[in-house]
Amino acid sequence: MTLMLRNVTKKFGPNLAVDRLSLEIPESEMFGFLGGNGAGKTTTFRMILGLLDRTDGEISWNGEKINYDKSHLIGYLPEERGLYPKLKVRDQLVYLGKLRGMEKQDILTEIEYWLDRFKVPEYMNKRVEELSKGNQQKIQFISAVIHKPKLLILDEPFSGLDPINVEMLKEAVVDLKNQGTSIVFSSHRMEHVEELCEHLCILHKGKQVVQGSLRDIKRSFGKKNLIVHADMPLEFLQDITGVVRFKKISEGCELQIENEDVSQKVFSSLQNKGFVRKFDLEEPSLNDIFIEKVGAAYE
Ligand SMILES: Nc1ncnc2c1ncn2[C@@H]1O[C@H](COP(=O)(O)OP(=O)(O)OP(=O)(O)O)[C@@H](O)[C@H]1O
Repeated sequence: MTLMLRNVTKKFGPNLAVDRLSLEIPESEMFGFLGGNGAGKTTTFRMILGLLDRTDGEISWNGEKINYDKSHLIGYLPEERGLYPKLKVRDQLVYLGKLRGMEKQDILTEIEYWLDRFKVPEYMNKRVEELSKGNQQKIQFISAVIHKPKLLILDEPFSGLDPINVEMLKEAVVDLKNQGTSIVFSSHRMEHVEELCEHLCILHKGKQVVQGSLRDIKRSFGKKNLIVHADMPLEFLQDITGVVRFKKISEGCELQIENEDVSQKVFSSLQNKGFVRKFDLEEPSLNDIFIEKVGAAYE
């Protein structure tokens, strides 16, 4: 059950929105799709969903062309949320579940399960317009998963949610993954991708600039972060060869260094100068990698 994209390309007139994108997303995988505004994430999702024609390339599921008549295969949480404001939550979800070929009783069982899980059973008979934006998003998420899709595409699933609801949704997504669903999600929030995804891709102007496992991406980046907490001025550290970034923080400083060896030089230079409370060598964050690959303009 693998989703495969091979050289997928989309042009809007002369504008190349997605440029020869190739990906492989196996079963039970959570795949992070990163990119700045206009990078081509939503366009790629729409092509996977069959909502947009490709200019070129192939998309397959389990080695075959996706059959869009079997609409129960895919679940989609679009970036623009689109529920009917006047409909009650129950009627809305029953309608959408039926579109996915489900029986009414199965739909009601699923609605009860999800509303309980999201701790909002009282929403069953409320009109969508009576709910806050974040709570409408929970309902939209339920509509994307009610039919137990094998492939779940989530466009910015956590945007607009408070921290408690982000955690609740994350847990739901992880459970679905553990039950075998392949999940692709886009996000501007690096820490969510860092926490949830083993594999990811960074798109920039339609092109894939980074792809692979989070671990390999971090290792191959080369640069590391060094955290120093000390009772002395630390500005002199930025003059050490191999220190590429210096950031002062209240307890000391954070350095980005070219490679691990530079940490030795930093360590030696601190000797006999004062009391060092912390000296930690860390992997670069996904944020560091994103900024370098895509450019500071994103931030
Ligand atoms: N229907 C369309 N007609 C013309 N150009 C389009 C259309 N849809 C998207 N584009 C262009 O394709 C490019 C990719 O847009 P897309 O919406 O896929 O980016 P995105 O990565 O989802 O961005 P964001 O994070 O801002 O949602 C942009 O340059 C956009 O202007």
